[in-house]
Amino acid sequence: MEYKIQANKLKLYYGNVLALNKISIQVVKNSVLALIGPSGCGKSTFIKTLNRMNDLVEGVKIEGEVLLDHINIYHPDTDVVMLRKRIGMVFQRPNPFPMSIYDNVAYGPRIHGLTNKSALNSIVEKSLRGAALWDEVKDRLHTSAMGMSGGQQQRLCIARLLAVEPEVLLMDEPCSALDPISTMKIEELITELKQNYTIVVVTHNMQQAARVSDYTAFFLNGELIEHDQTDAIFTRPQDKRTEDYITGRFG
Ligand SMILES: Nc1ncnc2c1ncn2[C@@H]1O[C@H](COP(=O)(O)OP(=O)(O)OP(=O)(O)O)[C@@H](O)[C@H]1O
Repeated sequence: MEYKIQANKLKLYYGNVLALNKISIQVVKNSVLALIGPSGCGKSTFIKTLNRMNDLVEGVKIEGEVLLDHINIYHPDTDVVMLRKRIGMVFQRPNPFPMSIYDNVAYGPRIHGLTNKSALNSIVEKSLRGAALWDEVKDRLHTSAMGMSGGQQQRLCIARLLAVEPEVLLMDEPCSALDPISTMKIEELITELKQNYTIVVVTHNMQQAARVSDYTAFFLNGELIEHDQTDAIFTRPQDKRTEDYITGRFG
């Protein structure tokens, strides 16, 4: 089994407050890992440590390491821009740029220096196809992304990531602002994307975790309580607290 990401004894403080306590976990390449746990347990904080998004938050202190392909991303020599190209992220609310659908997807490749029109065209098409959006938007590529539905906007945000050829996709509650049909489309997309990408997804929805993920990690009060194959977590949790959470007894 090949690990794409490994966190080793990762600790994160917001000022004096310990938000992640010695998290050690591995993410298997080309798998989907779901992060579950009650509000405030550290899921978002943890997922953001995987591409150093917390670096942007004042007063954050991080100890331990996160390895991407066995190299510590917290090493001072890490090129953070390149890291975020390799590990992209989508958020709870879709956040397309106020520009055309085409320009949203072409944005990343252009930033990275690509100007050739036909190369851009083909990246835009490939990325929109990869995000299961091409057929819906191919005749309106030059209209504003702001006119799309929420579900389409979220898939556009995924297409925008795919355009820079990432290796890992981080998704922080990607369906929380979406209706059930759009949610189903994103879930199907996650299942397709894992053939080519390693995916970590935060979700409050137990059914969603059970449907889309291969592995599930249960967090509580900044600690990783249990991490296993998803069917094991949902059918025979080892820790009482995991069982209480997944059966809806708290959170
Ligand atoms: N920027 C910040 N500054 C200080 N404390 C923070 C900050 N962000 C999060 N926290 C605290 O860290 C803890 C973990 O928060 P986090 O957002 O990671 O939890 P979560 O499990 O993702 O919650 P939710 O499911 O509600 O999104 C909480 O106690 C939260 O109040």
